[in-house]
Amino acid sequence: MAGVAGRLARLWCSGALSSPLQVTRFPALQLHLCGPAMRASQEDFENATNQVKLLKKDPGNEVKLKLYALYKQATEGPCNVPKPGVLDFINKAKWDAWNALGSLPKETARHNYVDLVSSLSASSESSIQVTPAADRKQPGSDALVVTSQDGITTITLNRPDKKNALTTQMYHDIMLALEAASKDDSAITVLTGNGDYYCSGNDLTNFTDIPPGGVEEKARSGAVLLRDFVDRFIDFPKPLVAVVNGPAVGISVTILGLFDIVYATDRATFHTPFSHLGQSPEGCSSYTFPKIMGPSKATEMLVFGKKLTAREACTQGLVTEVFPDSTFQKEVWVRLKAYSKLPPNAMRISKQVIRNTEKEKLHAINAEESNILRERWLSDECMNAVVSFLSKKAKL
Ligand SMILES: CCCCCCCCCCC/C=C/C(=O)SCCNC(=O)CCNC(=O)[C@H](O)C(C)(C)COP(=O)(O)OP(=O)(O)OC[C@H]1O[C@@H](n2cnc3c(N)ncnc32)[C@H](O)[C@@H]1OP(=O)(O)O
Repeated sequence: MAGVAGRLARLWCSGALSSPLQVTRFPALQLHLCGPAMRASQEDFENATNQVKLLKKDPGNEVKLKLYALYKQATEGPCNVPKPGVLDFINKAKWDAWNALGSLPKETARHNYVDLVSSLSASSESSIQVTPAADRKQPGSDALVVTSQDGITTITLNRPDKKNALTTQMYHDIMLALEAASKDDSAITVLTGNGDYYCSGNDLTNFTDIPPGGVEEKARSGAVLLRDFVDRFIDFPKPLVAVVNGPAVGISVTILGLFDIVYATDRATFHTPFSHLGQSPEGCSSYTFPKIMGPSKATEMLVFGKKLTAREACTQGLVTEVFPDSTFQKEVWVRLKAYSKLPPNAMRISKQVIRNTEKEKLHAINAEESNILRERWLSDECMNAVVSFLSKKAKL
């Protein structure tokens, strides 16, 4: 074991493993608006800074410079830093863009920023609903964006460059977001992904940051994190909907058995390659999958790693409904907005009547799965599979 973990550590130190990519903000610069400056509230501005992270298409360098300078003008006022040297090309371009705004008032810059982001969001058909000013900004981070509108709190996995793989921090952020959503005034909570993937499961670089206590401590703390994470889904009190916008892998698939509705684009696939990875089922799937699809279909997925298409997953009961990718977002959100208008207490109580009969059993299953995985994570089978992936030798 130590040999394999040592290989992981050497891989990590050699730089062969890239650190998790942070989603970068591109704050903005803009044209002078003629006539009286419209007002954009601070909330509008904050929401816009969130929305810009969710743009599906890169708006290009020119627009990004515009975004950068408007953001600086709105938050700091006229350009107030020394001009970079001619060889410092990127910072000089940013300085020029900001300086070009001159004495544009902060509130005008703020309004122009919000305007530009709204136009970019509309044109790029951002995968996330545009959040009007009246709605609130929710807890989240760059890799997790939480918005709330029309009675729906949406938790969006936002690491499209890494197929929305879940970092340790994201597990914690999702738990915080679910905690907040359980208490806010929304009627329904949605989990979805930004980009072409819903989620590629556990970020395998999570195995590389070995704490002082060594791999045994890593496995212990990982099992605690996993158990706490899945408990939040078992106990979540409101209707919980998965909007599966693309392929789903690993834990993002297994916890679907704890959702109330699973809507999927026909582009989605559902893959639980646990044996391939030297691991074992989690998310209560060792119980929910046989219950949902029968023991043999569950074994094909969880033991043999059979990847399901969206339609196969729907036939087997894991997915509620499959939509054509071209109309997926539109159809799903129209439906969810209608559902969110139903009496929230009745929905919450009805969900609890359904879930309460199994809650105790689900917690016990989760505890057992987490204990088994704690051992699996220490096995050579698991570490060899992780090393193969991280050294770019193998993908699923
Ligand atoms: C003891 C540690 C415990 C820590 C925490 C415990 C808490 C919870 C544990 C829960 C248990 C969960 C289990 C699982 O989820 S098992 C499934 C894990 N996921 C995978 O094995 C998928 C790995 N990824 C792939 O096989 C491919 O990336 C994929 C088929 C998904 C897509 O292939 P494609 O060719 O389309 O795209 P790329 O491979 O080029 O991906 C783009 C970049 O994204 C990176 N990436 C993608 N998925 C992951 C991932 N899961 N972990 C880390 N990085 C991922 C990929 O490396 C590319 O990065 P670069 O651009 O830098 O090369």
